[in-house]
Amino acid sequence: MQAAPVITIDGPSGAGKGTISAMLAEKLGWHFLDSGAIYRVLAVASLHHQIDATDEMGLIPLASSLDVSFETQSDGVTRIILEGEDVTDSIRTEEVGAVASQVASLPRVREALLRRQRAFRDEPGLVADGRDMGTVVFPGAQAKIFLTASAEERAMRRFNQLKDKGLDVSIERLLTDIQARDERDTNRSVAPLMPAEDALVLDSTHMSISQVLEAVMQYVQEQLHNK
Ligand SMILES: Nc1ncnc2c1ncn2[C@@H]1O[C@H](COP(=O)(O)OP(=O)(O)O)[C@@H](O)[C@H]1O
Ligand SMILES: Nc1ccn([C@@H]2O[C@H](COP(=O)(O)OP(=O)(O)O)[C@@H](O)[C@H]2O)c(=O)n1
Repeated sequence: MQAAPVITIDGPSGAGKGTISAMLAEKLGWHFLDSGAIYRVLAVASLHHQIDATDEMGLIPLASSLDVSFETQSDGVTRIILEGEDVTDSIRTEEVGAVASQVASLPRVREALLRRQRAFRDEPGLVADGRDMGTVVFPGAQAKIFLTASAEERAMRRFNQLKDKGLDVSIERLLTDIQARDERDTNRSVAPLMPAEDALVLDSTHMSISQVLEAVMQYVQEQLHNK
């Protein structure tokens, strides 16, 4: 039997991957993998267990046995539970994002998380959001999208998102953080942030969410039809 189809959406922080992936999964009635959340949860677990974000040997067992569950409630909201604690909101800070990108640069930590990510592939299909979904985790995906936007636009989007949540942040600081994370994610030796050879590269700097969704839907329909 053939494995369930996969659509991958990779790209840098704030490009709109999570927004578009969730909308696409909902439209298609497919499952959704937010792989960045797994790296963020590991980052929080490393802080809980006082394991340094550069300590690869210490992080491998933690990554292999990470006690995390994604629980979708009746209202459709998915809560993320780490070791019995609801970390859905606390993993979303830029500080946790920075530690996530540090632990994510360690090759054997990434390897330890591979099986967990691939287990999300299930009928009728999966939309997977991350950095290496199309290049490493699901190289045979039916449709691959690399969604990007200028760093300034991404910092502005993040700024508005955090402001809506009532958080007080500086746009300059967000831009510096985003650039530092881009740099680390792009230059790491394993599974660096880059488009798969067969990905559609979409620059959303001057596109609205609905324009991006429409372009992605059109591309996905073509790809699913052709394969
Ligand atoms: N094309 C777009 N135009 C304007 N805002 C956008 C666009 N795409 C996403 N956003 C907003 O930008 C913020 C970051 O999007 P998100 O999906 O979390 O990005 P990512 O998952 O790539 O980090 C969200 O508040 C989202 O609503
Ligand atoms: N497939 C993935 C997903 C995330 N990550 C890492 O995890 C960090 C947080 O990912 P995220 O997708 O939650 O970040 P945002 O795009 O939401 O800011 C990234 O900066 C990457 O370093 C990764 O290496 N590979």
